[in-house]
Amino acid sequence: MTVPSHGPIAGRVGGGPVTPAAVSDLISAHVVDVPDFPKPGVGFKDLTPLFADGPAFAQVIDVVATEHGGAFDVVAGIEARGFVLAAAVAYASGAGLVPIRKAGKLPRKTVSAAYALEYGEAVLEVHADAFEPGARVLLLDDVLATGGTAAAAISLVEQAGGEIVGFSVLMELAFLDGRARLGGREVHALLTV
Ligand SMILES: O=P(O)(O)OC[C@H]1O[C@H](OP(=O)(O)OP(=O)(O)O)[C@H](O)[C@@H]1O
Ligand SMILES: Nc1ncnc2[nH]cnc12
Repeated sequence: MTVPSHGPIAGRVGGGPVTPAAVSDLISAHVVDVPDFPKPGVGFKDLTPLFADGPAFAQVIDVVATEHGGAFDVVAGIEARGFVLAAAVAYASGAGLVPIRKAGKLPRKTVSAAYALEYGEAVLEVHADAFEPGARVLLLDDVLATGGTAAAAISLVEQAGGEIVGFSVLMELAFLDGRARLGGREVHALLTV
């Protein structure tokens, strides 16, 4: 089978490496703050305008794909917004993709973890055989808020035999101190507010 080469990607921004400040500004310019969504008191960070802007999205994906030096075997994305990033980074880096899904969506044997997030509670699952033993996993999500989702996802990857070698988010809400839930694990956040 012939694997198509990535080649030039339409709409991609050229011009060499992007600085951390530039990518942070790019994300900042594309976030819409939505008060009281999905519950009163929550300030929701809507990143859909970033996903909708082809050149900006491509630039952000390139930064995430390269900031870990390609030293991962597989990308894991957290449903649902993490899928948007994980699929694009997996394609850009030539790595595979493992979906970490909300409960009841995966068809075979899973491991699962219940957790609380900023505005609710949920259960995440991953296929028990999703990772080769010792697979180097890059975990991706759009937002780190309280850290409940990320802590659950990290635990699932480890239970399923993967080794997390990187965890990146586009945006970290530092006032919610999600890092405190992650046991000192390094977090790459392209924008911190
Ligand atoms: O740090 P936390 O407080 O746990 O919150 C972060 C999580 O919240 C959002 O997901 P959500 O569960 O709203 O799902 P969605 O991606 O399906 O919208 C976001 O995409 C992160 O996964
Ligand atoms: N404030 C917020 N905005 C967007 N996604 C979130 N996930 C958890 N808290 C969030």
